[in-house]
Amino acid sequence: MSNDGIRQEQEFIDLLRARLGALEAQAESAVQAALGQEVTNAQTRLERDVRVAENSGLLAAYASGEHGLCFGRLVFRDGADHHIGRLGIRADDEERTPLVVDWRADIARPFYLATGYEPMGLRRRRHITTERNRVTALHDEILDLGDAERSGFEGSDADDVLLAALDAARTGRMHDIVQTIQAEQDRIIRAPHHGVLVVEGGPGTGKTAVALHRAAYLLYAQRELLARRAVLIVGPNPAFLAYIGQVLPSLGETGVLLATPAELFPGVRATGTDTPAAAAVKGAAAMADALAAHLRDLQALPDPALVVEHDDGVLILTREIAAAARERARATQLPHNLARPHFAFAVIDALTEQLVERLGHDPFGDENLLGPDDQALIGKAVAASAAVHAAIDELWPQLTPEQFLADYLEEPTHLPPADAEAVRRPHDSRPELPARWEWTPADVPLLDEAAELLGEDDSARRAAEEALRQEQIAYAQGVLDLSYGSRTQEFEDRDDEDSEYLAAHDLIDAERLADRQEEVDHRTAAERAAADRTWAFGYVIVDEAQELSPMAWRLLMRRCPTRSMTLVGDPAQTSEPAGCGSWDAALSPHVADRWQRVVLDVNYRTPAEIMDTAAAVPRTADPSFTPPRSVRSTGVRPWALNVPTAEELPGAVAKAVAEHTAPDRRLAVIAPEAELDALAAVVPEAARGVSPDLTQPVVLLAPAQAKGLEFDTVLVVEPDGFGANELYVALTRATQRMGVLHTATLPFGLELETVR
Ligand SMILES: Nc1ncnc2c1ncn2[C@@H]1O[C@H](COP(=O)(O)OP(=O)(O)OP(=O)(O)O)[C@@H](O)[C@H]1O
Repeated sequence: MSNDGIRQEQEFIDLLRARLGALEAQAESAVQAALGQEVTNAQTRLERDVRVAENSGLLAAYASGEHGLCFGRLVFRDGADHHIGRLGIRADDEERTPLVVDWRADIARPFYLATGYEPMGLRRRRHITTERNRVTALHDEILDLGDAERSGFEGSDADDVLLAALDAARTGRMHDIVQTIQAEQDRIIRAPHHGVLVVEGGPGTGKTAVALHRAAYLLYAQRELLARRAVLIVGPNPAFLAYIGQVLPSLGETGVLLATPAELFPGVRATGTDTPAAAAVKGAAAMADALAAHLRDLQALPDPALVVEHDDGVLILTREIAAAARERARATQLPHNLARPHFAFAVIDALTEQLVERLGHDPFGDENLLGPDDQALIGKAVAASAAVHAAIDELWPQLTPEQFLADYLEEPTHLPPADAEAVRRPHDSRPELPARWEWTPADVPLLDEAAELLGEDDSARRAAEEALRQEQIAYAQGVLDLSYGSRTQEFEDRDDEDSEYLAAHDLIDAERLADRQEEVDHRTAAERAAADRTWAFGYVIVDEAQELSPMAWRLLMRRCPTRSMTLVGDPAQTSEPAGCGSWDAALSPHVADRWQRVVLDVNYRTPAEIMDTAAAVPRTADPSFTPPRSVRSTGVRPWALNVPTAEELPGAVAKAVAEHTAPDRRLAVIAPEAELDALAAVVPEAARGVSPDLTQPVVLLAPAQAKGLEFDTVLVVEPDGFGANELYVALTRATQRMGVLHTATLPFGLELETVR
């Protein structure tokens, strides 16, 4: 009977694969046909692009179905019988009968939620385990206790499939969990809440997994909106983004931009580092006020008055003229660069009036001798004067965010003296600055703040676009001339009325050809969003949200005006100096109390033995601290090796790495930054760097890089060099084994079995 069950499911999956193959072929030829289609005008180009985009999206989704095409089956009491898979697939019949139901569809919910107590209409639930679409095991759960029928696949433990997934060797890439989403996780993934949802939970409670599956669910449930506006997922560092990067594509979803907070100002790569004190000051909300106040200082009044040389005599830009112009510009409430023309016009008007009064002065006290035309001419000359513009620049300079912030950091104002000292950067007069300045991650929200204060003057960009278009027309003209020239040479004899050999000139003029040459924007919304600072995302998900500073929250809130967000984090794992102390402090400036918090408290990653040890670290600060409950234990206790001297430490680590590396398993060495070079020298095979290749058997990481990651085995080196929260993170990264190598005494009351 057992073999029959497996064979039947295998036949069904084979049928699905065949259907998927046909759908793939269909989408592929639709892409080919669309690409080959002649584009004659904007309308046909748009149609072609839409067709290409739609079918390419389908192809990406179909590719995701290659594995785990079907992983579940629901048999309802009323006789309905549905297979569940990564994506929905319909038969090629008139009714387009569903063959397999997308895991995100409502009808699939009992797969995750039904219990014997609340069976949700189910008779039985089947987990289908496959390897490359070959059925390897079935697990049946009877939810209708009156049902006497048995398939032979009823396991005694319904958690077998989950435990097998948790025990599996790590690959260095996070995997989706659609086959084993737990009920408490499903409720969050499909939460109907529209505002800010905070998902809190200790290490390994599936926060990241839940956040990613929530993104996939929302992209399914609100496809139209989110395909247009895209979803932004923010994670703490490049290694983490590489680690989670495959989850959504494996679920067929690509309309997502993954970024670290430091990547959210297009055009700036933040490669520098701040001292903890500087990062804390730059991250604090007070920076926003300081920058705004500094900008107001730059809107200066002359003291004494500025003397402006002009062809028709000297102009005096008095404090009064500047004050009135400044008031007029500020009254517009526009950002600085956009208010600047208002300031400039007010100054030009006042100086023109000054000149007109002087030149047209009637010695007999009568009306001014200059007529309106003369006055207009004088006004034009003042407006065109380079000296007048230089004076305006001095009082109301046109600024880029980079220039503004670079100047500010050289001479920080409106901060307490100690804070100003912490963020001050030495003056650097290289001419390529600040474009080449090494910005730090904490500078990025400040650049964004500056961009908001300054406003985007896009006249230069528009002029550049127009220039580019003119270039394209000129280029197209060249192409036409060439083809016309070649026609006269090659086809002279055939140049009769009926010739089939049409040259480009016969069909198209230079401008239309330029349109064709123009790079068509095939980019997805996510790609366009990545290049646009002012993009408003449809949904934002922030992982390790406890690390964000108040200034970073300001930036993120600007990217999501609708405040449709899921934030996941664990305040106990905060390690950034400017990280949020509490959700309330982080969120109330933006959404008051309109946010909801849910808690996950089961640890799916770390075995109980390791978790018991790690919990000692937060407990030193908070004796009542309770870690999340581990879902499994391995019987293997974590260990410590006391190395007698610092010189011997690298050798001891190399030996431990050799001992604990196992085929198809991943091992991480997590050590204080200062130890990394020495360790890399003795473990040369280890991957390391800003974004190390986590798929390698051995990886070497600094504490901050380990955030959010997991490995089969973890070696924590010299824990004395870690901050408390960093150490808690490092100790909770292993799925199987963990060891600590140390020379100093173990900090935070860590108790471990000592090995030799
Ligand atoms: N329902 C599930 N089925 C299978 N695996 C799961 C499930 N939930 C969580 N996991 C696994 O548990 C591990 C930890 O999950 P995840 O990284 O999402 O936790 P986290 O709460 O973000 O952890 P941390 O805060 O420590 O980074 C991952 O390997 C994840 O795939």
